[in-house]
Amino acid sequence: MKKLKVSLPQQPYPIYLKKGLLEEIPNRFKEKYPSKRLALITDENVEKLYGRKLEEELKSNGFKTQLISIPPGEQSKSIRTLEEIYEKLLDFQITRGDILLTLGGGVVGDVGGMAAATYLRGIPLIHIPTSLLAQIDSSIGGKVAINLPRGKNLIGSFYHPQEVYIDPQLLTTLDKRYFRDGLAEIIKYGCIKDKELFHQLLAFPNEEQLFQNIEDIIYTCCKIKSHIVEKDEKDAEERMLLNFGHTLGHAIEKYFHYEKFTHGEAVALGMYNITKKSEEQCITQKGTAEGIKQLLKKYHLPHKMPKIDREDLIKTIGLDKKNRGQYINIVLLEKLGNGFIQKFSPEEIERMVFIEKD
Ligand SMILES: NC(=O)c1ccc[n+]([C@@H]2O[C@H](COP(=O)([O-])OP(=O)(O)OC[C@H]3O[C@@H](n4cnc5c(N)ncnc54)[C@H](O)[C@@H]3O)[C@@H](O)[C@H]2O)c1
Ligand SMILES: O=C(O)C(=O)C[C@@H](O)[C@H](O)[C@H](O)COP(=O)(O)O
Ligand SMILES: [Zn+2]
Repeated sequence: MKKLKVSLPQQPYPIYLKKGLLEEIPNRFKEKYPSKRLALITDENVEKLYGRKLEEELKSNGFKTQLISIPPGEQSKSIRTLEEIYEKLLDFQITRGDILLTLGGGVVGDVGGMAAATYLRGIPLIHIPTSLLAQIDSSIGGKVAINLPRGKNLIGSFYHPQEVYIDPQLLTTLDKRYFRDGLAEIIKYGCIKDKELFHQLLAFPNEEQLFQNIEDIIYTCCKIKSHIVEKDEKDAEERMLLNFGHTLGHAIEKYFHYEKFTHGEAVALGMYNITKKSEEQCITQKGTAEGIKQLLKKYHLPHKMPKIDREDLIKTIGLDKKNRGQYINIVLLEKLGNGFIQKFSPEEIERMVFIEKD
C-alpha cells in the first residue's frame, strides 16, 4: 500500500493507493467508523460494477447504508441532480455524525462532494475514485462543483474529504475514452510541472505498456497535485497552474452543452491551442505546441479546435473563475514542465483566443 498525505493545516488527510483496496474497505471501516451510517453516492454504471457489492459488504459489516445512484455523465453535475441527492439524504436522515461516500468518477465526486459540502452545512466526506481522472485529479484538493448552462463549475466550494481510497484495479473496467480523459490531465501535469513525466508518456510504445505502470503514474500525479494544493488551497496563484488548458477547455464544454467533448478532450484542445497561440506570440519556447500535439495524437486525444462562435467563446472566458476584476488570468507554458500565470486585459485576450484552422 502506498500512502500520501494532503497536509493542510486545518484538515490534513491521507490518500491510500493499492490494487485491490476496494475489497478491504468494509473491514477497514468496521474498525475505523463502527457506529457511522453511510450514504454511498455513485452512478448507474459504477453501481452495477462495484456499488451494489460494496453496499452489501458494508451492510454485512453492520453498517446502516443508503445507496444513491445518479445517471452517469456530465449532465448529472446539475442543480436538479443535487436536489435529488438532498431529498434522498433527507429520507435517510443522515446526520453530521455520519459519512457521505462517493464511489465514481469526477462527476460523482464533484456533485456528491457538493452535496456533502452543503447538506446540513457539511457532512464528513470520503472519496473512492473509480476513473483514472478521478484517481489522479478530482478526488484530491477539495474542489466540488456543479455546472450551469452558461458556465462550467460555476457553483461549487472547497470541501476536502477525510480520506481518499484509490484502487487502480477498478480501471480495468473503464472505457478507453474515459481512460484517455484521465490521460489528458496527466499530460497537463507533465506540461506545467514535470517534463520527465511528459517524456515518459511519450516513451511508452502503447497504452497497454502505460497501463502496466499506472500505479506509479497515479502516485506521481497525486504527489504533484497534493503539493500544489498544500501551497495554495484556494486557487489564489500557484494552484491556477492545475487549470492549464481549462480556460478554453471549459468554454468548449459549455459551448457544446457538455455533450460533444468530455472534460479531458476539451482540456486537451485547450492545452494545445493556447500553447500554439502563446508560441506564435513568442511567450512559449518554440516546438512546445508540436510536442503537446504529438502526445495528444499518441493517446487519441483531439487537438484541432472545433468551430466555435468567437463572441460566445469570449463571453464564457469572461466568466472564468481565475479572472480577477477586469483581468483574465490564463495559464501558459514558458517551456515544457514550466507553467506560469499570465494576466490579460479583455482586449489582449481577443488575440489569444482567435484560433485559425490548423
Ligand atoms: N474537482 C476536481 O478537482 C476535478 C478535477 C478534474 C476533473 N473534474 C471533473 O470531473 C469530471 C470528469 O470526470 P470523469 O472523467 O471521471 O467522468 P465521469 O465521472 O463522467 O466518468 C466517466 C464514465 O466512466 C464511468 N466509470 C467511472 N468509473 C468506472 C469504472 N471503474 N469502470 C467502468 N466505468 C466507469 C462512469 O459511469 C461514466 O460513464 C468533469 O466534470 C470534470 O469537470 C473535477
Ligand atoms: O484542482 C484544481 O485546482 C484544478 O484546476 C483541477 C482541474 O483539473 C479540474 O478540472 C477543476 O475542476 C477545474 O477547476 P475550476 O476551478 O476551473 O472549476
Ligand atoms: Zn480538469
